[in-house]
Amino acid sequence: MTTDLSPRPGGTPSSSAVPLLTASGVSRSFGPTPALLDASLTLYPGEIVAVMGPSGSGKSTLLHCLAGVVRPDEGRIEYDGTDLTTASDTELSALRRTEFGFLFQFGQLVPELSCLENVALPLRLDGESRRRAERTAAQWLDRLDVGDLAAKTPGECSGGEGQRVAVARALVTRPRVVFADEPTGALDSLNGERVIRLLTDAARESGAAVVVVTHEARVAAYADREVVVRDGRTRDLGGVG
Ligand SMILES: Nc1ncnc2c1ncn2[C@@H]1O[C@H](COP(=O)(O)OP(=O)(O)OP(=O)(O)O)[C@@H](O)[C@H]1O
Repeated sequence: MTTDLSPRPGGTPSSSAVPLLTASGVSRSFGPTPALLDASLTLYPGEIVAVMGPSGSGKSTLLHCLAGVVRPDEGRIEYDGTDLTTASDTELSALRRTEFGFLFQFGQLVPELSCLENVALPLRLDGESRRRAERTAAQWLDRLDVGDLAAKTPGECSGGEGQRVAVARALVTRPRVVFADEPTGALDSLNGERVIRLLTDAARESGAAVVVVTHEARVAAYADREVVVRDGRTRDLGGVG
Protein backbone atom coordinates (compact mmCIF):
# COMPACT_ATOMS: atom_id res chain seq x y z
CA MET A 1 0.00 0.00 0.00
CA THR A 2 1.25 3.51 -0.78
CA THR A 3 1.74 5.97 2.06
CA ASP A 4 -0.47 9.04 2.35
CA LEU A 5 2.41 11.25 1.24
CA SER A 6 3.03 9.42 -2.01
CA PRO A 7 2.17 10.92 -5.43
CA ARG A 8 -1.28 10.35 -6.84
CA PRO A 9 -1.28 8.28 -10.01
CA GLY A 10 -0.77 10.36 -13.13
CA GLY A 11 0.47 13.37 -11.20
CA THR A 12 3.58 14.15 -13.23
CA PRO A 13 3.57 17.48 -15.13
CA SER A 14 3.70 16.99 -18.86
CA SER A 15 2.79 19.42 -21.61
CA SER A 16 1.65 16.47 -23.75
CA ALA A 17 -0.80 15.31 -21.06
CA VAL A 18 -4.54 15.87 -21.23
CA PRO A 19 -5.46 19.09 -19.37
CA LEU A 20 -6.92 18.58 -15.92
CA LEU A 21 -8.74 21.92 -15.78
CA THR A 22 -9.68 24.18 -18.68
CA ALA A 23 -11.41 27.55 -18.57
CA SER A 24 -12.39 29.19 -21.84
CA GLY A 25 -14.26 32.41 -22.62
CA VAL A 26 -15.10 32.97 -18.94
CA SER A 27 -16.83 36.23 -18.05
CA ARG A 28 -18.25 37.26 -14.68
CA SER A 29 -19.65 40.57 -13.45
CA PHE A 30 -20.67 41.70 -9.98
CA GLY A 31 -23.56 44.11 -10.60
CA PRO A 32 -22.23 46.66 -13.08
CA THR A 33 -18.59 45.71 -12.36
CA PRO A 34 -17.04 43.33 -14.91
CA ALA A 35 -14.50 41.23 -12.97
CA LEU A 36 -13.58 38.76 -15.75
CA LEU A 37 -13.87 39.20 -19.52
CA ASP A 38 -13.34 36.26 -21.84
CA ALA A 39 -10.70 34.75 -19.54
CA SER A 40 -8.97 31.45 -20.33
CA LEU A 41 -6.63 29.14 -18.46
CA THR A 42 -5.43 25.57 -18.95
CA LEU A 43 -3.93 23.52 -16.11
CA TYR A 44 -2.17 20.20 -16.66
CA PRO A 45 -1.84 17.48 -14.02
CA GLY A 46 0.91 18.31 -11.52
CA GLU A 47 1.59 21.74 -13.01
CA ILE A 48 2.16 24.88 -10.92
CA VAL A 49 0.69 28.04 -12.44
CA ALA A 50 1.08 31.54 -10.98
CA VAL A 51 -1.72 34.04 -11.63
CA MET A 52 -0.42 37.60 -11.45
CA GLY A 53 -1.79 41.06 -12.15
CA PRO A 54 -2.70 44.40 -10.58
CA SER A 55 -5.10 44.76 -7.65
CA GLY A 56 -8.73 44.43 -8.76
CA SER A 57 -7.79 42.87 -12.12
CA GLY A 58 -9.86 39.71 -11.48
CA LYS A 59 -7.31 37.19 -10.13
CA SER A 60 -9.37 36.01 -7.15
CA THR A 61 -12.54 35.87 -9.25
CA LEU A 62 -10.71 33.66 -11.77
CA LEU A 63 -9.50 31.39 -8.94
CA HIS A 64 -13.03 31.16 -7.51
CA CYS A 65 -14.50 30.30 -10.93
CA LEU A 66 -11.82 27.62 -11.52
CA ALA A 67 -12.57 26.07 -8.10
CA GLY A 68 -16.33 26.02 -8.66
CA VAL A 69 -16.92 28.57 -5.88
CA VAL A 70 -18.26 31.28 -8.22
CA ARG A 71 -20.34 30.47 -11.30
CA PRO A 72 -19.34 32.44 -14.42
CA ASP A 73 -21.97 34.38 -16.39
CA GLU A 74 -20.48 33.05 -19.63
CA GLY A 75 -17.89 30.52 -20.75
CA ARG A 76 -16.99 26.97 -19.91
CA ILE A 77 -14.89 25.46 -17.12
CA GLU A 78 -14.11 21.78 -17.40
CA TYR A 79 -12.45 19.75 -14.64
CA ASP A 80 -11.49 16.18 -15.57
CA GLY A 81 -14.55 15.77 -17.79
CA THR A 82 -17.02 17.62 -15.54
CA ASP A 83 -18.46 20.95 -16.71
CA LEU A 84 -18.31 23.09 -13.55
CA THR A 85 -20.65 25.71 -15.02
CA THR A 86 -23.56 23.26 -15.18
CA ALA A 87 -22.67 20.95 -12.24
CA SER A 88 -25.10 20.95 -9.30
CA ASP A 89 -24.16 22.56 -5.98
CA THR A 90 -23.90 19.06 -4.47
CA GLU A 91 -21.49 17.92 -7.21
CA LEU A 92 -19.40 21.07 -6.79
CA SER A 93 -19.12 20.74 -3.03
CA ALA A 94 -18.13 17.04 -3.39
CA LEU A 95 -15.44 18.06 -5.90
CA ARG A 96 -14.14 20.77 -3.60
CA ARG A 97 -13.99 18.35 -0.67
CA THR A 98 -12.33 15.42 -2.45
CA GLU A 99 -10.35 16.80 -5.42
CA PHE A 100 -9.35 20.34 -4.42
CA GLY A 101 -7.31 21.87 -1.59
CA PHE A 102 -7.50 25.52 -0.57
CA LEU A 103 -5.02 27.96 0.91
CA PHE A 104 -5.74 31.61 1.66
CA GLN A 105 -3.86 34.66 2.89
CA PHE A 106 -4.98 34.19 6.51
CA GLY A 107 -7.80 33.20 8.80
CA GLN A 108 -8.50 29.72 7.49
CA LEU A 109 -7.52 27.65 10.53
CA VAL A 110 -10.19 26.89 13.16
CA PRO A 111 -8.98 28.76 16.29
CA GLU A 112 -10.57 26.34 18.80
CA LEU A 113 -8.83 23.26 17.35
CA SER A 114 -5.20 22.21 17.77
CA CYS A 115 -2.94 22.31 14.71
CA LEU A 116 -3.17 18.51 14.50
CA GLU A 117 -6.99 18.61 14.64
CA ASN A 118 -7.04 21.39 12.01
CA VAL A 119 -5.02 19.30 9.57
CA ALA A 120 -7.04 16.16 10.36
CA LEU A 121 -10.35 18.00 9.84
CA PRO A 122 -10.72 17.54 6.03
CA LEU A 123 -10.12 13.78 6.48
CA ARG A 124 -12.63 13.60 9.35
CA LEU A 125 -15.21 15.42 7.17
CA ASP A 126 -14.55 12.77 4.54
CA GLY A 127 -15.43 9.98 7.00
CA GLU A 128 -11.92 8.95 8.11
CA SER A 129 -11.58 7.63 11.68
CA ARG A 130 -10.03 10.02 14.18
CA ARG A 131 -6.98 7.78 14.70
CA ARG A 132 -6.19 7.41 11.00
CA ALA A 133 -6.90 11.08 10.25
CA GLU A 134 -4.61 12.27 13.04
CA ARG A 135 -1.85 9.86 12.05
CA THR A 136 -1.89 11.21 8.48
CA ALA A 137 -2.16 14.79 9.76
CA ALA A 138 0.93 14.25 11.96
CA GLN A 139 2.90 13.05 8.89
CA TRP A 140 1.93 16.19 7.02
CA LEU A 141 2.84 18.48 9.93
CA ASP A 142 6.28 16.81 10.00
CA ARG A 143 6.57 17.23 6.22
CA LEU A 144 5.96 20.98 6.62
CA ASP A 145 8.50 21.26 9.50
CA VAL A 146 5.77 22.05 12.07
CA GLY A 147 5.42 18.63 13.74
CA ASP A 148 6.25 20.18 17.11
CA LEU A 149 3.17 22.44 16.89
CA ALA A 150 0.66 19.56 16.80
CA ALA A 151 -0.82 20.26 20.23
CA LYS A 152 -0.80 24.06 19.93
CA THR A 153 -3.77 26.13 18.73
CA PRO A 154 -3.35 28.49 15.73
CA GLY A 155 -3.36 31.45 18.14
CA GLU A 156 -0.17 30.08 19.71
CA CYS A 157 1.64 29.94 16.32
CA SER A 158 3.47 32.67 14.40
CA GLY A 159 2.07 33.76 11.02
CA GLY A 160 4.61 31.66 9.11
CA GLU A 161 4.00 28.60 11.29
CA GLY A 162 0.22 28.96 10.87
CA GLN A 163 0.62 29.14 7.09
CA ARG A 164 2.72 25.96 7.09
CA VAL A 165 -0.04 24.24 9.10
CA ALA A 166 -2.52 25.55 6.51
CA VAL A 167 -0.39 24.10 3.68
CA ALA A 168 -0.49 20.72 5.48
CA ARG A 169 -4.27 21.01 5.72
CA ALA A 170 -4.60 21.93 2.03
CA LEU A 171 -2.61 18.83 1.00
CA VAL A 172 -3.76 16.25 3.56
CA THR A 173 -6.55 14.85 1.37
CA ARG A 174 -4.04 14.45 -1.50
CA PRO A 175 -6.00 16.83 -3.76
CA ARG A 176 -5.37 16.94 -7.49
CA VAL A 177 -5.47 20.75 -7.49
CA VAL A 178 -4.53 23.24 -4.76
CA PHE A 179 -5.97 26.74 -5.13
CA ALA A 180 -3.88 29.29 -3.24
CA ASP A 181 -4.93 32.95 -3.00
CA GLU A 182 -2.02 35.18 -1.93
CA PRO A 183 -0.68 32.48 0.43
CA THR A 184 2.36 34.60 1.35
CA GLY A 185 0.59 37.97 1.37
CA ALA A 186 0.59 38.33 5.17
CA LEU A 187 4.17 37.10 5.70
CA ASP A 188 7.59 38.75 5.68
CA SER A 189 9.80 37.84 2.74
CA LEU A 190 11.76 35.12 4.58
CA ASN A 191 8.64 33.32 5.84
CA GLY A 192 6.84 33.88 2.54
CA GLU A 193 9.68 32.25 0.66
CA ARG A 194 9.71 29.29 3.05
CA VAL A 195 5.94 28.77 2.69
CA ILE A 196 5.92 28.90 -1.13
CA ARG A 197 8.94 26.57 -1.29
CA LEU A 198 7.34 24.05 1.05
CA LEU A 199 4.00 24.31 -0.76
CA THR A 200 5.48 23.78 -4.23
CA ASP A 201 7.88 21.02 -3.06
CA ALA A 202 5.10 19.13 -1.25
CA ALA A 203 2.68 19.60 -4.19
CA ARG A 204 5.28 18.30 -6.66
CA GLU A 205 6.02 15.31 -4.45
CA SER A 206 2.35 14.43 -4.07
CA GLY A 207 1.54 15.12 -7.74
CA ALA A 208 -0.90 17.98 -7.04
CA ALA A 209 -1.31 20.84 -9.51
CA VAL A 210 -1.32 24.34 -7.98
CA VAL A 211 -2.94 27.59 -9.08
CA VAL A 212 -1.39 30.35 -6.99
CA VAL A 213 -2.59 33.95 -7.11
CA THR A 214 0.23 36.29 -6.14
CA HIS A 215 1.50 39.80 -6.78
CA GLU A 216 5.05 38.81 -5.81
CA ALA A 217 7.46 37.90 -8.62
CA ARG A 218 9.65 35.89 -6.21
CA VAL A 219 6.60 33.71 -5.39
CA ALA A 220 5.70 33.32 -9.07
CA ALA A 221 9.29 32.18 -9.68
CA TYR A 222 8.39 28.85 -8.04
CA ALA A 223 5.73 28.18 -10.71
CA ASP A 224 6.16 26.36 -14.03
CA ARG A 225 4.10 28.94 -15.88
CA GLU A 226 2.70 32.45 -15.40
CA VAL A 227 -0.69 33.81 -16.42
CA VAL A 228 -1.32 37.55 -16.13
CA VAL A 229 -4.78 39.00 -15.54
CA ARG A 230 -5.36 42.61 -16.55
CA ASP A 231 -8.79 44.27 -16.55
CA GLY A 232 -10.40 40.83 -16.35
CA ARG A 233 -8.54 39.45 -19.38
CA THR A 234 -5.93 36.67 -19.17
CA ARG A 235 -2.60 36.47 -20.95
CA ASP A 236 -0.43 33.35 -20.75
CA LEU A 237 3.23 34.31 -20.41
CA GLY A 238 4.41 30.71 -20.57
CA GLY A 239 7.36 29.41 -18.53
CA VAL A 240 8.72 31.42 -15.61
CA GLY A 241 12.40 32.45 -15.58
N1 LIG B 1 -18.28 39.63 -4.36
C1 LIG B 1 -18.07 40.74 -5.05
N2 LIG B 1 -18.99 41.72 -5.10
C2 LIG B 1 -18.79 42.84 -5.82
N3 LIG B 1 -17.68 43.09 -6.54
C3 LIG B 1 -16.71 42.17 -6.53
C4 LIG B 1 -16.85 40.94 -5.78
N4 LIG B 1 -15.73 40.21 -5.97
C5 LIG B 1 -14.92 40.93 -6.78
N5 LIG B 1 -15.50 42.10 -7.13
C6 LIG B 1 -14.96 43.14 -8.01
O1 LIG B 1 -14.44 42.47 -9.15
C7 LIG B 1 -13.19 43.05 -9.55
C8 LIG B 1 -12.10 41.97 -9.52
O2 LIG B 1 -11.90 41.58 -8.16
P1 LIG B 1 -10.88 40.44 -7.72
O3 LIG B 1 -10.99 40.31 -6.23
O4 LIG B 1 -11.10 39.26 -8.55
O5 LIG B 1 -9.48 41.10 -8.12
P2 LIG B 1 -8.00 40.73 -7.67
O6 LIG B 1 -7.15 40.87 -8.89
O7 LIG B 1 -8.00 39.42 -6.97
O8 LIG B 1 -7.68 41.90 -6.64
P3 LIG B 1 -6.65 41.93 -5.39
O9 LIG B 1 -5.26 41.70 -5.94
O10 LIG B 1 -6.80 43.33 -4.87
O11 LIG B 1 -7.10 40.89 -4.41
C9 LIG B 1 -12.93 44.21 -8.61
O12 LIG B 1 -13.41 45.38 -9.23
C10 LIG B 1 -13.76 43.86 -7.40
O13 LIG B 1 -14.15 45.01 -6.70
